[in-house]
Amino acid sequence: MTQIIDGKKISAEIKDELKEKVSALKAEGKEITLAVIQVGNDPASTVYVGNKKKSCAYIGIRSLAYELPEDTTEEELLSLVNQLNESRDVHGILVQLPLPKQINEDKIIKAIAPAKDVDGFHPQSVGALSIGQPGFVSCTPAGIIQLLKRSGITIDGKECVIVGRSNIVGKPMALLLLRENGTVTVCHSHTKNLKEVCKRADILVAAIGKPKFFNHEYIKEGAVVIDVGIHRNENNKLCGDVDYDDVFPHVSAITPVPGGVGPMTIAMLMYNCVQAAEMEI
Ligand SMILES: Nc1nc(=O)c2c([nH]1)NC[C@@H]1CN(c3ccc(C(=O)N[C@@H](CCC(=O)O)C(=O)O)cc3)C=[N+]21
Ligand SMILES: [Mg+2]
Repeated sequence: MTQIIDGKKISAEIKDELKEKVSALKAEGKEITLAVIQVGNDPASTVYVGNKKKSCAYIGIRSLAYELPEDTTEEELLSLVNQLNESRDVHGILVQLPLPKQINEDKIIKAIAPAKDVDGFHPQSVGALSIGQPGFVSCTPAGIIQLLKRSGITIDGKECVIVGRSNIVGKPMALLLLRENGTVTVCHSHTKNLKEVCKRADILVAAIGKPKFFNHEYIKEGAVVIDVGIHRNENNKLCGDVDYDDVFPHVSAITPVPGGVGPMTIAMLMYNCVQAAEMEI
């Protein structure tokens, strides 16, 4: 029997836990605020930002939306980030990526105060994670750890193979699985014999960015498959990096798309916002 890892349900559980915590904080007089900045109006970004605002409303976090025009300059965005860094009323700052080409993303990420870096993208947050010190953790990989733990899947001692080495998913995923005592391999575009390497995995994290790339030839019988991909076809139907129907009979557990990793990313963003507010004196 294949277990479908229900990201929608698990994210709802986490959000309910956070909702309780937020009302307790409110009773002490603390109102949590997340500032969300979107530059331009990429339709996918608008969907994700909308989901973030909805989750904030559900949990009781105040969200401040900044919708800036596509032709915003780097200086203008930096000045908004600095203003939010200094605001005592703002606990978390999220700058939705990707940014238009005239803006250097690294420069913006570096400008966010690490104490408000709820995305966990700042070099200080990444550095802290890599040496096991407290700090914000990138939401997608943090959400994947929660999916595994709350589905009763052990990581300790397992062969974990990650396909993709982005700063936002692949690299922090490797560090988190390592922290849980997994044996971690990270694959990328130069990896030789990708199928063979993937076939070693007890836990496969697919983050290659190609629709339905992974079929059963990449899967060891009984593996756990986590699909980070999100692609939209002509008919607006979503799919992941994994050919779900093809691998389904071969796996012990798998995340669907939609309803797998995506909702967890948002739940962990909410978690980080609560952390940001709790850490503040
Ligand atoms: N600064 C920043 N932080 C991010 O965390 C960030 C970002 N930029 N840029 C884009 C990616 C992508 N991302 C997703 C969030 C929610 C879903 C999500 O809710 N997915 C739903 C489906 C949503 C739909 O219908 O499209 C699901 O998989 O079930 C997906 C992807 C956050 N990102
Ligand atoms: Mg996703």
